[in-house]
Amino acid sequence: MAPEAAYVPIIDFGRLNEGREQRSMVIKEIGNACSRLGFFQIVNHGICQSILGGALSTAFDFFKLPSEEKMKFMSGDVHRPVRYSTSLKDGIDEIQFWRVILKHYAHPLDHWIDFWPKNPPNYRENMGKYCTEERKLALELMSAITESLGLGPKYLVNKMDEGMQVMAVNCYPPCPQPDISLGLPPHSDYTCLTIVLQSSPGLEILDTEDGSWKMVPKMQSSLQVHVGDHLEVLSNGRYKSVVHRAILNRGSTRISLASLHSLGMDEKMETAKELVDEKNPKGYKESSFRDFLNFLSKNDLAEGKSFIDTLKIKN
Ligand SMILES: O=C(O)CCC(=O)C(=O)O
Ligand SMILES: [Fe+2]
Repeated sequence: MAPEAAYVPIIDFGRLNEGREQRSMVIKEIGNACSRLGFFQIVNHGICQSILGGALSTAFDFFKLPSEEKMKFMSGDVHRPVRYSTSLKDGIDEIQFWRVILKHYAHPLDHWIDFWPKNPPNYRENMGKYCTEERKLALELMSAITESLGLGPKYLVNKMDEGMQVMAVNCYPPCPQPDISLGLPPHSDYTCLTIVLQSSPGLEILDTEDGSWKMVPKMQSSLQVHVGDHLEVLSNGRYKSVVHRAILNRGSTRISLASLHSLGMDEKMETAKELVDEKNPKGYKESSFRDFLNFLSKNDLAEGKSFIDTLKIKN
């Protein structure tokens, strides 16, 4: 049975720059979405269709390459800045995971782009343009989000300027047994925020109100924004990182491009002291992107291990 569609707030991002009144309405909408669901879609985000389409099509072309070409990037080391891996393997409880992934660092672009695949020949150009646009958008979104928390639009600007961007290029091939398999196990992202572009539906989010999985509906040219663990930490739990998973289908390959944005590798994300008081004691330990990578190298997300759980302080 097809899962129920999620009610997902749709934010018209263009309104952020249409004067003070519009901006404050959008900031409020973003804040509500972050606290209710940890997830929203944005339209009118300013990234043109040719850049979105170019990034998706070069990603499809990459995964169609002969395997020896892709294997050049194969690594199980989560600390590598460019990494190809497959999880076409058995998981727990008979569930199989079915995903191929290319992950690479993307900011600063001129530092990392020479490490990216040279094939397909337009990969660097198309993905480079896309990553640059995604990063601009992520910085604007973070400003809006810190504003929505009452911390002001500049609260994290300097640290985000020095921050990391990782591009996860996910490929889910057609799966013969989609009912007993998953593309990606339930998880939340370690990031401040993640922006995702998908070629077709397949992303589900956990509705914490009733514990059910809901399908994110497809909207033309929209992008999905996930609140990540580090934003939950910053906000002292006012905003919750969204638990999500990717499901599969029998018929066609699905691609998703997840642009993961965080502070610098060793910069610790801390709870904003402005959001801590007697009624709301500090609920989280500080941590960095490197702390997450160290966690990931020792724990399997497919076994339900969760980074954010290791950060929670029991008050
Ligand atoms: O494929 C998707 O829609 C989700 C991808 C994702 O959650 C991730 O890369 O962290
Ligand atoms: Fe994710």
